Amino acid sequence: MRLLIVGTLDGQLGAASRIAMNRGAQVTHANDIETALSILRSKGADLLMVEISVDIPNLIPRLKAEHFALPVVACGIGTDPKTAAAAIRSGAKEYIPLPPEADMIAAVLQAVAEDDQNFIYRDDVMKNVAALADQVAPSEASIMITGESGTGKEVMARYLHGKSRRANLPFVAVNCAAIPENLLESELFGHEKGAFTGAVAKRIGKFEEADKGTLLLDEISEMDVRLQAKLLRAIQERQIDRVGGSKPVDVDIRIIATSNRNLQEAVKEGTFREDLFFRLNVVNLRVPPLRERPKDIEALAQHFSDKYAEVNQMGKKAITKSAFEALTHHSWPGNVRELENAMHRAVLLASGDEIGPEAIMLPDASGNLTLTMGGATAASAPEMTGGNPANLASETAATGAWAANEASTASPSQEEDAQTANLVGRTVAEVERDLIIDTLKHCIGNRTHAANILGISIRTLRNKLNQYQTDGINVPQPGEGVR
Ligand SMILES: Nc1ncnc2c1ncn2[C@@H]1O[C@H](COP(=O)(O)OP(=O)(O)OP(=O)(O)O)[C@@H](O)[C@H]1O
Repeated sequence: MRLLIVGTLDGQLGAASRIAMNRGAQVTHANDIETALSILRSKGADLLMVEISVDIPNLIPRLKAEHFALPVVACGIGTDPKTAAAAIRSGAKEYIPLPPEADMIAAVLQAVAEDDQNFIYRDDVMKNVAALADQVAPSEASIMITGESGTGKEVMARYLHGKSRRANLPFVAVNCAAIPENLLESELFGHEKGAFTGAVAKRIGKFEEADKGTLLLDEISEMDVRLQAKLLRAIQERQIDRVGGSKPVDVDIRIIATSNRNLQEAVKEGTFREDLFFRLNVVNLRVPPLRERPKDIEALAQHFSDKYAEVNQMGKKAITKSAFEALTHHSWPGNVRELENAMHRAVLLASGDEIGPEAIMLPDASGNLTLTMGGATAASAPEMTGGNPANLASETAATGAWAANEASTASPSQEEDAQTANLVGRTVAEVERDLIIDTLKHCIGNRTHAANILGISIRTLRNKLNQYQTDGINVPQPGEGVR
């Protein structure tokens, strides 16, 4: 784990560094944003710990502009929720109060490491894929991982790296589809200062950053044919040329590539080089769609439910049998990513210490959120309907399924019935509105996070919020709400 600390941490830099190093992290330090960016350009890092007085709202877009995809954790004196909320609003993943507590820092480092490591499976289909992965991981062979979007190809790549001889060396991922074509070359191979407009400083590319470790080329099918030629040369000769550079640089990396398109088809169509395909496809691992591994649905649902209960500081919730049935009946076109979102929503929706079918909302064919009850689709979300906002608000307070948990002596199935009964008589638009507002509160008003959890686009979310505001409903603003 490479930790880069930015700022002096209010005099706590030494203490925080020692704690992190004792936990096995390699720590570097930058006083300001410019130095931090220059370290990222020359060495890279896995986690940024940034003092609150550093201009985080300025840092985050600069990281994005240079495609540094790494988590940022803010640190500051005290536990004022407003400070923490402001840091998270500007894009930090967590807020750590100073002086640093060993346990807190250890927990953050572990969470980042775990994000890298969690590979959950229980189904025999996936056990076979994992067995093949275990067999090929220690070799130096290039591996091509194929599978539909959201099946866990990147998770599999990290698993392979973790089981390889390079496990303690860098794992660097590049999403070839997410980076504009004209920038991908310098992203991969780096550039010299002044190589092109905007190349204000020398920067190493992902190949050099991953030196001695593993480089994941995600969505390789999206790479332009001209760049494919340069990639082939880098793999064959184990040398790269920085853009604008005058001499080649040696690199020692193992390549893992992923694709959710059929690359053999792409070869036939002439959009993917055959020689590169053979170089990368020494071993092919196909990650099956989630619908083909029902036992994984159960294991992953419980895993995500525990994860999001912890993230939202709630007690862990067991998933009822009928909720499992609803989950296993769904076809999961978005695979594990869709299940993760559904379980995050379910944790927020479930009112007791169990997740019943009433908490499972799945998108229907047109993308609207749909309530499932007892494994069957109960109603599909319509467009906003009118209604008296004041009445609706008081009705929600009185009967909403997500009101404060009440102590209950009812059996789990009675509780489920009671929760479902609470929904009966309300329109789906009302239920949807409460879900949206509640989710927004949990995300302290962050629209992007809320839209992700809800499984709707940010544009749809904004339109709905505008409508609620027009209807006189109080919509949480960024920084408002519970977490
Ligand atoms: N077996 C698994 N165990 C735990 N989490 C998983 C597993 N598979 C996928 N996930 C989670 O599901 C989400 C999607 O996984 P991932 O990004 O690896 O999919 P992908 O196939 O690479 O998707 P895409 O093709 O869209 O890039 C991630 O949040 C990941 O952590």
